[in-house]
Amino acid sequence: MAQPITYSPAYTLVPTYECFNRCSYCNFRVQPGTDYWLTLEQAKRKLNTIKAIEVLILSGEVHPQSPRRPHWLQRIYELCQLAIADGFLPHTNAGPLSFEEMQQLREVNVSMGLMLEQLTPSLLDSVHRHAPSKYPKIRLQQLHWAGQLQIPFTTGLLLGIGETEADWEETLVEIATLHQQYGHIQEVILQPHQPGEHQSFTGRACDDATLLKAVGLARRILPTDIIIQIPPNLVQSSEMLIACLDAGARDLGGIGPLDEVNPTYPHHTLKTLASLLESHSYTLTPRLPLYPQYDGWLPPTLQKKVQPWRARLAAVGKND
Ligand SMILES: O=c1nc2n(C[C@H](O)[C@H](O)[C@H](O)CO)c3cc(O)ccc3cc-2c(=O)[nH]1
Ligand SMILES: C[C@H]1O[C@@H](n2cnc3c(N)ncnc32)[C@H](O)[C@@H]1O
Ligand code: MET
Ligand code: SF4
Repeated sequence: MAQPITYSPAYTLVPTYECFNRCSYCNFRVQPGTDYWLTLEQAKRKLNTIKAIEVLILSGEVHPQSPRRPHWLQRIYELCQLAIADGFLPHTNAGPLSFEEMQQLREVNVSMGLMLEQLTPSLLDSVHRHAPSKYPKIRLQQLHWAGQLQIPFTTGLLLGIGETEADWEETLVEIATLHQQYGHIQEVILQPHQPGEHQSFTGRACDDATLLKAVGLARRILPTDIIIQIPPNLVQSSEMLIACLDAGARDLGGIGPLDEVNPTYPHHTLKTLASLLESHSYTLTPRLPLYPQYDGWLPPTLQKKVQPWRARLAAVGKND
């Protein structure tokens, strides 16, 4: 039987592009005060037009001490509620949250995420010089809290931002250790840095050969129940995409109309991806934003929303 390669049929909602961090590779952020926040009415209109399972809530960040922070969190909470009411399954990555904020969002998310990027503190002198949220200790704390709160979690490494291969290893070993402690890391994204139109970082793109090497290393270091995810629109050639699958990547992440982080790199159509995979004995297969072994971690109200989707995917699978 062909090896399934999963993806999440997803639509991204952006509560705000404003962000108090200035990661120099970012093409997403705008200066605080220059952006209107997404209203519930606008979000509702968008959700009415889409076909997806996951709603990915991806946000710029309001400073933890800002008086606007509670309002920002409330808006994210309500966007998740809206997505659930419309039958979608939310996954939020809004940067580092306090324990209480995570506890709150846990009620309305089937999984959550935060990239570790890289643990090496050396990046605080370069790409993360003006990004207090990217302190490795803050991000690690977040992953511990997610474990304590039993939140199915997605994390990952951003590759090609000035780190070394030894840095990859350190970050991957730490993820493996966290997972041994809590069992909550469902997938690890290996995200190759790709330059966009707004960033100030002048480093080159992370090339395919580098990504392939990282996939191999991750597969050797991470426990086998952690799925390795790579974004197909950021891989430069189809041969290399297949090589990454051969090296152990098993998931293509959220695929939807627009990659909000890297809008200059459109996704291939599902048809193109499916036929490419088919010709190499892989089968493109939709999945939910949480893996089945975590269903029991969810509040009962969310479990009820997940069950019909599981049934639908199972029925589709049987028709193949
Ligand atoms: O379409 C995207 N999805 C991104 N996703 C979503 C991801 O592809 C899927 O939604 C998750 O796999 C949900 O299971 C992220 C999720 C995270 O938790 C952390 C970072 C990312 C980054 C991206 C991204 O750059 N583009
Ligand atoms: C949401 C995630 O998107 C990633 N991210 C941010 N900017 C870029 C870029 N230019 N290329 C690739 N990934 C990027 C970071 O890893 C962040 O955590
Ligand atoms: N601001 C968050 C982070 O960097 C998520 C969106 S990044 C485009 O972690
Ligand atoms: S990558 Fe995330 S934290 Fe960094 S500037 Fe962009 S939106 Fe803000």
